[in-house]
Amino acid sequence: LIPPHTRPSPRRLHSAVATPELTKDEAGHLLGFGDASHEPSTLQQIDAACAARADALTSNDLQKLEEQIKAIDEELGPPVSPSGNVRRDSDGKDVVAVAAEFKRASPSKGDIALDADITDVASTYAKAGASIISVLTEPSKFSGSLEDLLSARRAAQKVAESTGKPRPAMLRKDFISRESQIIEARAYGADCILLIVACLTRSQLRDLVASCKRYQIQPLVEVHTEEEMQLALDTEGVEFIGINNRNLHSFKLDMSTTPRLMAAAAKHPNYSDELTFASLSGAAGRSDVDELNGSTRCVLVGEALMRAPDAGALVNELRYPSATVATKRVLAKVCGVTTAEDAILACRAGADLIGVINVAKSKRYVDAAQASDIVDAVRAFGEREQRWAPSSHGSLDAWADALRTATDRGRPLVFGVVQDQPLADVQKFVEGSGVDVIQLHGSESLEYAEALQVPHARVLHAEPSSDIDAAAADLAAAYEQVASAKCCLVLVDAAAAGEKSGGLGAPFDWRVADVLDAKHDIRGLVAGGLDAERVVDCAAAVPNAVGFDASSRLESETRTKDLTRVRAYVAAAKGK
Ligand SMILES: O=P(O)(O)OC[C@@H](O)[C@@H](O)c1c[nH]c2ccccc12
Repeated sequence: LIPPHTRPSPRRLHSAVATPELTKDEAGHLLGFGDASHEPSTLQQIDAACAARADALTSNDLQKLEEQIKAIDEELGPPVSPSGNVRRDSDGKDVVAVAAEFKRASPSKGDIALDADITDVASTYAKAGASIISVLTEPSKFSGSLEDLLSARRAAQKVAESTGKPRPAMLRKDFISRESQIIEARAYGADCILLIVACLTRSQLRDLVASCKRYQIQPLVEVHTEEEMQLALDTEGVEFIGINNRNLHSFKLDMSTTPRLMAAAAKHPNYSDELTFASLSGAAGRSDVDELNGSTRCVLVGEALMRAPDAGALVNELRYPSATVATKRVLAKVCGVTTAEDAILACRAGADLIGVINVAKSKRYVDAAQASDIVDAVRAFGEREQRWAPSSHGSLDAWADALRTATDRGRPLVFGVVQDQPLADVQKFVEGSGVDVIQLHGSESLEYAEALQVPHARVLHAEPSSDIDAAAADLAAAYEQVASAKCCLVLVDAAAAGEKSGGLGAPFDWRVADVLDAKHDIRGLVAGGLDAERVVDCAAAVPNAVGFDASSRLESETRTKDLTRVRAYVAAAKGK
């Protein structure tokens, strides 16, 4: 152990990247290698701080940890094999093993679930059949701790004992470059630790893998580039490799990283069937797993599970092919959002569609600049770089599928609501705001709608009527007039007496929307005075609704959304 006063500062530690004595073979893969003026990335700073904390452990501390390992083994039994669990729980084709992650916060996303309870979450993951439970233990950027790891192990073990199923393996997710951190991991119940190749020299990786073996811990070796994959496979004793779709220096997510690196791995002389691979980061639903096409046996998921209203159900969805998940996903739209903060609040609550209103007389009016802030925030949340650019679809049902797919991984779209405004103004609004879809709330013509540079949504106004069938027929006829391959969605909303204003906060007779589905084959969102309570009845009345739209009843005061109400509404809309 290095005495405290000679310990290098975090800043200095990273100039190690540039030290001349390190050869290119040893350290050429490290960001900034050979560049004396290199400024450490966030990853390198976090890693250096973790190393400094590890170096501060005294031999006394380490001795206590060694004793704790004995106590833990006595209390909870020996470690299990993480890659063994993965291989047992996956079939190498369709069924993947899930590594479910507990993560309160992250440097790329900020707060995710600060008040999440580790025991609850770990029990849920264990009950749902996670093969591995990953626990972020880094304190400063991820708000984690070693205590979380141990609590998770205890919770998972309890579930295993009561169900008679094998327990998930525990992964310590941290920035590990010292043997002492491996000892800590083991003393707090880990079966597995993460070794990030982007943070380690070739010999550090080799030595740490060897330390793991001594402590009966399996390393999950994380790579993000072909070069790092090469290095991982060069290293003796590596059995379990994680391909991170996120670049930890830039935080950029690229889901094609996994198939690309798997192809690179297959060419390495040490590649064999005995190796187990996992895809890390960015997955949020089964469609992501489908895209992996069986290239890895395991998918590691954090954020999406931490945000899911029902994490256990999501573990199952991820594990099994979509065909076994029969129901179509319900879309929840939160309309009348006026600030970026409220937009994020709605995204976090699980909204798929965010509406901004560019209608001058609306209480919730926003101009193009305000709308643009909202679009930026929603895009950042969903890591979407550009406006949605779908191809045209011939039917509303095909469009609904396209909307489900586009918003599938917690990547909401923004709808800009307009009403009988000059076309040129709306085109300018589309340009200035970046909205994905224009929602037409007035009597805009077919030509007008088709002249827009983005797909549009149509609002059908249900007039109060005692004749449900006639009312539905009227709506169908009105839609016929303006049906277009660029219309991606219809919304059935209440009409004000004689005026098509929307945003009335009042429901209409929902049976009209049901008849519209049954007799006229038109399905869309149902809007008008919805909130958490009403949406349950509405969903029962319109079982084939594509989704629901709500605005005024989700507010704490005009123009401001209320988190509790938005959450309750989205969860209820989705039948949770
Ligand atoms: O929340 P996501 O996008 O599902 O990602 C989980 C996990 O892959 C990510 O947390 C992660 C991958 N590698 C890391 C290294 C350190 C900290 C965190 C990570």
